[in-house]
Amino acid sequence: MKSVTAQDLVKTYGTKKDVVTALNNVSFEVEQGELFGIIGPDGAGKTSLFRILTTLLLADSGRATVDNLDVVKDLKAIRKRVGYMPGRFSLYQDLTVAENLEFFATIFETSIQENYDLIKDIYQQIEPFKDRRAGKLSGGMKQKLALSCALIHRPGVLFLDEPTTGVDAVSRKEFWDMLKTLKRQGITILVSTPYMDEASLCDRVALIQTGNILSIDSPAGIVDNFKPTLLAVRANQMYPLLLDLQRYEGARDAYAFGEYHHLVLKSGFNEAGVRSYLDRSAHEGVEIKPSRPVIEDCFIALMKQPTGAAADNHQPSA
Ligand SMILES: Nc1ncnc2c1ncn2[C@@H]1O[C@H](COP(=O)(O)OP(=O)(O)OP(=O)(O)O)[C@@H](O)[C@H]1O
Repeated sequence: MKSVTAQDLVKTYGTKKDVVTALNNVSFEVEQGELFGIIGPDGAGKTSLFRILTTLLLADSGRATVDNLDVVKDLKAIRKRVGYMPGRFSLYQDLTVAENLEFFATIFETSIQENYDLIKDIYQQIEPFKDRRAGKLSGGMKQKLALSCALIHRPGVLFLDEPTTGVDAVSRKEFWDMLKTLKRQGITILVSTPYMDEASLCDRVALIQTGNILSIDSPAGIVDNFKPTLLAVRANQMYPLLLDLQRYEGARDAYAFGEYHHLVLKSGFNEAGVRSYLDRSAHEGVEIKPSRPVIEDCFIALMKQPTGAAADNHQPSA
């Protein structure tokens, strides 16, 4: 069963003279119980999309449903069924941890006790601080409280907008573990993130850039679709090396990637060719090795495809 559908959603801001297209014909479907990632950099359109799906913003055109309810016509029913954790901290800073949770339970006409089993594992981690004002919590604790508040009315669909932005690596890991537990309880989860490494934690992901969906697939499927030869290359002087790699006739693309540069080859070129090309230059300490693409490589490659080609990568849901 489809839990969320978006069909040709368009959202623009501003006037005709100065128009920003936040979403450009965005379409996708999320199955019930799926953990679906919307992955893209700042300004890609993630927040606009989530606000439309949670009935807080109207699209210019297109259609969307949540639990088979229309986001425009059935907004009240949808609001009861979704949990939304906005990107920016949404809690009441002057209320304590416990008061925040009570507040969200009350506006959804429920009680903490009624749904405690759902939030127990998460809330227990912040319960020792239940009398502390939310504004005085650490980033990771705020995130857990915000998630508890978004869950307190037992939503069927959870929308999490960049929940791990600005959170330390340990808290990020803990957060994704919590999402896996929630998924096991049958909750459909849509989560947006600018962190490409979080893609592998989702069942499927949509890669989004300036309002266009570049690809929708499982993380493994996205990586499998990356066909060219990818090499990791380093030398003592990394910046001149990058410039030379970008000038190489066999380079489809070359970019800095951690301790190495990634070199994507055009068809017909190979590692030996790169080696002899670099041998003709003054680089010292050259190391070249085949590399397995990760989501970030795929994202970079898709971003550079013509828009039509990117649209061809849309895949129906599983
Ligand atoms: N109220 C607004 N008025 C004008 N432009 C806006 C408005 N809200 C968003 N935008 C623009 O729409 C585009 C998409 O923004 P959106 O916030 O949806 O993306 P995002 O992926 O969530 O990025 P971020 O994480 O930076 O918020 C951006 O270019 C943004 O500047």
